[in-house]
Amino acid sequence: MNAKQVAGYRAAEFVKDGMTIGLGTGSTAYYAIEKIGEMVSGGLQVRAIATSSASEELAKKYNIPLISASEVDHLDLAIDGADEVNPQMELIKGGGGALLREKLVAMHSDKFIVIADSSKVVASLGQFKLPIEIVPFTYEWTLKLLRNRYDVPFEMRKNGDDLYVTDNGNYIVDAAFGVIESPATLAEELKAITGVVEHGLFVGITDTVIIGFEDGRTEINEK
Ligand SMILES: O=C[C@H](O)[C@H](O)[C@H](O)COP(=O)(O)O
Repeated sequence: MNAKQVAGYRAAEFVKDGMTIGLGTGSTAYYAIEKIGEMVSGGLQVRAIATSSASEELAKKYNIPLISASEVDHLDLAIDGADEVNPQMELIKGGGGALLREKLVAMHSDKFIVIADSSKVVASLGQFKLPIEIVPFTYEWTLKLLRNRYDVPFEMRKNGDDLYVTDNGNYIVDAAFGVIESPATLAEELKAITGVVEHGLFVGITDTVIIGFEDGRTEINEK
């Protein structure tokens, strides 16, 4: 079995009739959306907000009713993947560039469930390059500021020959921190830099982590 599918399908079981939910982005969230779509065709009533254009398209394909944030003041549940998850349920997200919308949706959900295969579980965050979303205006100066502040490799994310542009019209810098000793401290520092819109460190947001395995097992950790 596909471990991402195992985790995604298990998370879908948390979705109950009448809920307003957040749909994550990526190859693991794909399976949660697929399963929720099946449940909707079976009669489940939900309304959803997608965290990316890609997930929005997927939700439409599966006839999951989409709403805008102006229609609700919070979500009951959000389900999303991660690039890394540590034992404290802190995450690196944004490998697919959707970190800003993902964080907004997660922050406004009563429950935030992270789904992943076991390859995403790490002792310390930082092997995966940390995505940092920055505004295009004077991005070279923001990049310089980051380079002066942290002695680690920074790389502007590319899409072919062009700079990668997020769903929000911003750029992404990927930072190879190696080991992030204190995700909370780094998260605060990065947010304080003018030009940085958001970063992929999710600290103190996750309620539940569901790890899927190829033999069909899941491991569930709750806050
Ligand atoms: O921007 C992308 C998201 O943060 C994804 O949730 C993350 O990159 C994990 O994606 P995947 O499940 O495809 O590994």
